[in-house]
Amino acid sequence: MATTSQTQTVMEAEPTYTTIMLRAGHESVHRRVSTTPPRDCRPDEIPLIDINGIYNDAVARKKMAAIVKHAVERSGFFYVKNHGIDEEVIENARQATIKFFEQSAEAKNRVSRAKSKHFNGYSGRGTTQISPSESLDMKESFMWQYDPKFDPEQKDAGTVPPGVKAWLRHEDFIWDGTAHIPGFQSDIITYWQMCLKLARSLAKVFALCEDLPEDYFARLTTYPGADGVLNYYPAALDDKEAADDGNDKVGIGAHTDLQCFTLLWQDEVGGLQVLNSDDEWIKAPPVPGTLVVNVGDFLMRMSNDRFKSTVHRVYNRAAVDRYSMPFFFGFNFNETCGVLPTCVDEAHPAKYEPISCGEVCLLSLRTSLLHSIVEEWVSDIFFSLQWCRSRFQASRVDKKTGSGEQAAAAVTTRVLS
Ligand SMILES: O=C(O)CCC(=O)C(=O)O
Ligand SMILES: [Fe+2]
Repeated sequence: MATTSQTQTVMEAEPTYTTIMLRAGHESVHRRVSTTPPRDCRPDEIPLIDINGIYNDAVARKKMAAIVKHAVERSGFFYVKNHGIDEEVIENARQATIKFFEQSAEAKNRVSRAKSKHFNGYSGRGTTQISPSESLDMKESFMWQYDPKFDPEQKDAGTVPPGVKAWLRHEDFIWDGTAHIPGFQSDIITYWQMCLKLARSLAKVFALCEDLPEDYFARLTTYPGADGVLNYYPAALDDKEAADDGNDKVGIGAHTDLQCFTLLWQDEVGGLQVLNSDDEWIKAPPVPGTLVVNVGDFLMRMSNDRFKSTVHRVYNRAAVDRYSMPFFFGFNFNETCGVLPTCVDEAHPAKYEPISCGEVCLLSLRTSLLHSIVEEWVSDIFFSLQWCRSRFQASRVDKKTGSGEQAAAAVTTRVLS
C-alpha cells in the first residue's frame, strides 16, 4: 500500500551570532556569541566529579586528577561533590550573607568599597560593569582578601616575609563595620577557611593534572590570593522583565576569573551561564551538595593555554533573590611564575612571559575601577574605538579559540610574540 511519507524535512535554522566585548588586562577583546537562548549544560560539558579523599588520600587525588584534567582542558568548568565543606558551615555563611544584604543602604555603605584602598567591602547595584558590551552589573557584593591571621595553616604575623607583606590586601574596617550583625565575621571566615583548605588540596590535583609532583605549587600557596566574595542578585523586577530574554540587565556580565581557580557556592535559584567552545551560552544549574570549580586566567597562562579559563556570566531571571559565595584562589601575589615546564616543548613554546598573580589582578581591577568611575559615554567611545581597531585585527576577531583569547590578550605587553 502506498503511503505518504510522514517524514518531515526539518529545516534547521542557521545559528546567528553577535559579538561581545570582554575586558582583559588593560585592553578589551571581542568574542563571537550565538544568539540562541541558553540551554542546560550536558554532563560531558560540565562534569560532576566526586572528590572524596582529596584531603588525605594521595591515590584518590591521582585518580581524580585524570578526570579533572579532562574537564579543564575542555570547558574549564566542573562540579565537585564530597568536597568536605560542611553543610552547616555553608548554611551559616548563607544566612550571614542574607543578613548583610538585608540591611539599609546606609548600613551597607558603612563598609563601602569606596572607603577601601584595595577593593574590599561593599559595592552596590550598578556600580560595576564587568563586560563593556553588557549592562551595568545588577548585583551587590561584599569582598574581602587573604589575611594571614585567619589562615587555618597558622601564620605568625611577625614572620610574614617582606615581599609577601607588600602584596597583602586585607583591611579590618569591613569587619569593624559589620560587627553589629551577630556571628557575621565568624560565619563568613569559617566558610572562607574551609574554602582555603579545599583550594590548597585542589592545587595538588591541578599539579598532578600538569604531570608535576603534587606538592609543586605548595610554596606558591603559603600566602595565597584567597578572595572571598558574597554576591546578591535581586529578584527580577516584574513578570515582564523575568520573561523578556532580550532584557539586557545582567547580574554580572560576561568575564573570566583572574586567578588560578574559583570555588563557587551558588544557591538553588540558578542563573549561571557558561560560554562553550561553540560560542553558545549553556546554563550551569545548581546541583545540591556541590560547588562549581572553574579555571582562571592565571592558571591558563601557566598551562600555556592547555587549561581553559572560560567566559561566564549570571542572569537572575527568577522571582526570588539569588545569592552566591565565590572564592578566588591564586598563588602568592609576589611570586612571579612562568609557563610550567611540562607545558612547553619544541612544538609548543611558551606563549607568555613570567608575571605574578598580584600584577595580573592589579591591572584588571584598575581597569574595572576606571570603568565604574567614568560615565557611560566614555564606555561607548571606547567600544567604538575598539570596534574600529578590531576591523584591522581580523585574525583576533575571527579566531574561535574560545575562552583562551582574552587570557592570551591579558597583559598584552608581556605576551611573547
Ligand atoms: O554568582 C555566580 O554564580 C558567579 C559569580 C562570578 O562569576 C564572579 O563573581 O566572578
Ligand atoms: Fe566569575
